[in-house]
Amino acid sequence: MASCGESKNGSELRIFESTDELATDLGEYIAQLSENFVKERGCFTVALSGGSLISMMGKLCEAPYNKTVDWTKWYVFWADERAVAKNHVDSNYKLAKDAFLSKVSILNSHIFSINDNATVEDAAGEYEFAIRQLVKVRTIGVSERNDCPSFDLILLGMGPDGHVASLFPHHPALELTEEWVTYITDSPKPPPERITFTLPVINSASNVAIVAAGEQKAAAVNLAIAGMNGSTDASSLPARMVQPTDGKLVWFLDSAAASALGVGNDGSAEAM
Ligand SMILES: O=C(O)[C@H](O)[C@@H](O)[C@H](O)[C@H](O)COP(=O)(O)O
Repeated sequence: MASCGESKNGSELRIFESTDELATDLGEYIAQLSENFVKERGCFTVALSGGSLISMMGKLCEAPYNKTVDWTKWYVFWADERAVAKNHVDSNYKLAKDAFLSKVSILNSHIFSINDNATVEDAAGEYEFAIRQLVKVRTIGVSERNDCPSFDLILLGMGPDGHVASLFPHHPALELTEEWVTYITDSPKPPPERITFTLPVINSASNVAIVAAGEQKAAAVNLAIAGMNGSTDASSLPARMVQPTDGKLVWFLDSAAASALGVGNDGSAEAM
């Protein structure tokens, strides 16, 4: 690891020389959480996003993790999905299926993909209903503060505009407090129709990881971690609104994405 540190708001920063090193550590981090939660709760609930994150999870399909991780205890969800057919090139399900899910032995009945045969509104409602059933039986944990689902791990990418999941800057979806899942029809990143976890769900997770690589993410990473000036509206940068209430946030960055942050000689991140 090139360096690690802690931000002012308590999130952990892991910064790597290359995306390969990042992927190695990300694999180990996920495998370790899986082991801990399987021991503690008998299962591991993890929500995926789309984008480059999925290819960076590739190490999990290789030795030793392909054999050592207890895949049958995994329950897989999506923090966001694009409203397209499951075999469409834009589908986050297809992305994860091709690069990850088809290569490890997760049970099909534990994969909670979003219905691609319904309207985006109905699919969001059905997805939230499915999550509610799993919260009732405590397959998914529950936050004691607000009765929200508490996923063991939510994995997020971040766009150059600071969006996470399908929560985009200044979008009204950022203000939702009651819904667990919502839909949007005006995503600035195509395709326009998407389903997404809301901030209360993301912030109720036990662990959230934000994975960002590449120079085009550097400005948003800096604003999200090192801060914006007082007059800036938080909703201009959704990644900054990711602040798990009782859980832990870890940033996985390559050196290009971290290039606008000041990192001290001792490895601590100065600008935070
Ligand atoms: O479905 C999506 O579009 C995503 O879930 C989205 O939030 C993604 O994770 C970021 O846009 C980062 O994507 P990259 O890592 O590919 O830049």
